Amino acid sequence: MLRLEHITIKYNERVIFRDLSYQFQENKIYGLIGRNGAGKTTLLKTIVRLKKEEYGDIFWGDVSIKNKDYFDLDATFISDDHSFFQDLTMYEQMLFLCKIKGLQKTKAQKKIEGIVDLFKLGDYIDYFPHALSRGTLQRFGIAFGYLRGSKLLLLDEPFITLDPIQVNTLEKLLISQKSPNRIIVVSSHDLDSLEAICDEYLIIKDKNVIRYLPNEIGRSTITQIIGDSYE
Ligand SMILES: Nc1ncnc2c1ncn2[C@@H]1O[C@H](COP(=O)(O)OP(=O)(O)OP(=O)(O)O)[C@@H](O)[C@H]1O
Repeated sequence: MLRLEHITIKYNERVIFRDLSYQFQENKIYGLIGRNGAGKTTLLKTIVRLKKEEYGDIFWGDVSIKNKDYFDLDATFISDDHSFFQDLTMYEQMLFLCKIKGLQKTKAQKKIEGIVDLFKLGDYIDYFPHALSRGTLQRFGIAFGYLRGSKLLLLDEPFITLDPIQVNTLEKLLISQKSPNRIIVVSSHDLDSLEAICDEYLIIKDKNVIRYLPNEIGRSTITQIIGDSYE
């Protein structure tokens, strides 16, 4: 279980979340919904300690992760802001990640092969990042996150730039990644995809979140809640 306890998140004096408490459970996919600028990325970054809250605490199980950093956590944050090494091919970068994780070379090659197959990236593994389209880079970003494999998987706008086939593949993949050891949170404006994969919605309103079950809230109500949160 991941517990946010009374957290307040600010940029300088500007409050993005105030006194937010929430419990995320394993074996669930959460959909984070909110208007542009509501704080979706900020909240995800706070959870994985890429941004630090001003007040409150975050617990993973019984342990506070307030003073931890991203790389201390068994967590993967996937955003569309991919930072790849420009002078390594995509295959070399995957191999490099496996090496950091301590995976032996033949095992790493096998694992990469499986993931490349899954995401249909075989045609692109010898490319350098600058030669890839945005959608293909996004797929590589997700494949890298998948390669890392973590108990906490946070995805920021994962469906953006993907074609409909890849959207479908990713939806299925995320559902297959649900496990009693893993919490998945997906921020997105793509309500169709969220409806297809989520167990719970968290809608950002008034610098806090409101929880809904997907079957108890329709698209028009979601739009109305989001619309009401414009100042
Ligand atoms: N580094 C920063 N410094 C100052 N303000 C920031 C910073 N990053 C984000 N903000 C502000 O915090 C607010 C929340 O931003 P955030 O990126 O979390 O929103 P979002 O819900 O992910 O938006 P979108 O749907 O447009 O991606 C915005 O008003 C944004 O301008």
